[in-house]
Amino acid sequence: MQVYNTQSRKKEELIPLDPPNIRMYVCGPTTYNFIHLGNARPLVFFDTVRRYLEYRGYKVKYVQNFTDVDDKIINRALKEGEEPLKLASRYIEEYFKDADALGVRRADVHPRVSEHIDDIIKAITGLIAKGYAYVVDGDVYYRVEAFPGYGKLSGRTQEEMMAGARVEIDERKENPADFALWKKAKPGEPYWESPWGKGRPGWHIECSVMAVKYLGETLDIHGGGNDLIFPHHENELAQAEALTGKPFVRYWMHNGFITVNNEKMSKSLGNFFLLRDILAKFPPDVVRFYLLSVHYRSPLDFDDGKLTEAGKALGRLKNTRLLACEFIEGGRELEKGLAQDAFIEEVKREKAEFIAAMDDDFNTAQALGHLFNISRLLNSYMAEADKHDELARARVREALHIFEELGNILGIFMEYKEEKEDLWLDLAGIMLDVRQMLREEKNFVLADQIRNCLYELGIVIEDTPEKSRIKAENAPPVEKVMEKVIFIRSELRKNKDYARADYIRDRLKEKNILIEDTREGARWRFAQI
Ligand SMILES: Nc1ncnc2c1ncn2[C@@H]1O[C@H](COP(=O)(O)OP(=O)(O)OP(=O)(O)O)[C@@H](O)[C@H]1O
Ligand SMILES: [Zn+2]
Repeated sequence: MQVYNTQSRKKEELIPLDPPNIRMYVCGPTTYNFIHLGNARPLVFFDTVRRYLEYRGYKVKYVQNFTDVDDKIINRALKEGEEPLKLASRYIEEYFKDADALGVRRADVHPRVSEHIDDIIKAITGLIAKGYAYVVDGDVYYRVEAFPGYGKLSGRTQEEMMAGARVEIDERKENPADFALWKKAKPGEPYWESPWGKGRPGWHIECSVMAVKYLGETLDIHGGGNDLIFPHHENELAQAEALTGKPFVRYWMHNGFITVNNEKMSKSLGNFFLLRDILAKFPPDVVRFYLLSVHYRSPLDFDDGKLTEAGKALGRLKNTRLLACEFIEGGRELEKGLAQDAFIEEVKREKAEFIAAMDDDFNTAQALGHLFNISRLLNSYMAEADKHDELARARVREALHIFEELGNILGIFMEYKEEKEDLWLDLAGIMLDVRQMLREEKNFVLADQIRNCLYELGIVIEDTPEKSRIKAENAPPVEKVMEKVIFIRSELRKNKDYARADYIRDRLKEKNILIEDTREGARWRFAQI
């Protein structure tokens, strides 16, 4: 497997320190707001990295921190009159709601800065003792000149880094590039006691300390967004290696930005779209599909239209999955090997290509292309094959199994109910369309029955010369609406109007609702997709 390493600026063979274990750390959010779509990119991408590494047989230990002590949190808390730690912890809860909704698996450990102050103080004490840090009036700074490797991750020279740091000249620092390990508390700020007085940790030290604590002195993978390469990760590296004398990270991985008008989407710039607002409009697997449809190192400019397109594209894959599920319904598993044929061979070739793409620095965009190829193969096979042929069903079953296995690595075949708030409206719309058809052919008895059904649900039809509209005071529960839809469909079937009954079935399928006709009557369920 090849992984692009930011530090060497090239792809390298992935060789973990202690195979099959992989120790992975990703910088999490500073929790003073809900997360935005930009923050969701590393979340979904590294979740996919983790799933794929596991698929390839690695045992991944994954740590993701929360920065719950920070200037931005304190400022926000002061403005809102809330305890900073309370505010941060509130947003951590909200973070989990969003991440869970996106199908992002929780990390093995989610350490918080506020719970590791003692470890941090110990680390800073160690750095001072070794000559890598110095105290000035209650502040502690890292002495970059003491660490010859400073700049090796970002590739910046000492001069460049000093030039960057000169913006905020601080006479008390030995070198403008020196950075804070400990900050003396200003009045009104939260603080902890330390050998240097009341204060709190700087931003960078937390990750070195928590990463080493939970994963050991050398990590296999350390990730985050591009913005973290300098100074955050450069500083993490300098701190950790100065302390342990060991290489801190074997592979540094950084994702490109989600941008808005080519500018990084960020909380501080204020040009962000909250993930939860996006999830109110688009299903979570569509958001995942969208984020994974571009290589993780490339920038991705946000626009609503692309999410809509992603929804359509993913819809094609899901439709294949649905058709294949239906095709094999009731079929038996055949003995291994019996199903082998050219079709299965081709599907397996696409699977191998999918794996090759993911092995090449997690090229999810290419991998998705191979999923589409499998989808096309399945569709054309099913179009030709006989649903009652046991062998054909076994082949579709095997291809579907591969299709799902690969889709699940990307997390794009999520199991959720289509619980859109306005699903009832879509269902009532289907009834309205059927009623219109019936009226056109002067079947007023059934047309009126539909009107009555809707009326019982609290839905009123307003007929205008051009078209009919529906109105309801309150949204009726989907279950109740479905009862009526099923009833109307059974009336149609009683009248031997199978074409219209099938029309309803097809329209429901578009809404992820499957109808099954049994001897006791029709049953419905949400497609498990
Ligand atoms: N626009 C973006 N695109 C991709 N990744 C991002 C983007 N913004 C932030 N990230 C990543 O999200 C994670 C959490 O970042 P953080 O909480 O600092 O977000 P932020 O919006 O950049 O915040 P701030 O505006 O306060 O700097 C980090 O790994 C960061 O690199
Ligand atoms: Zn970090």
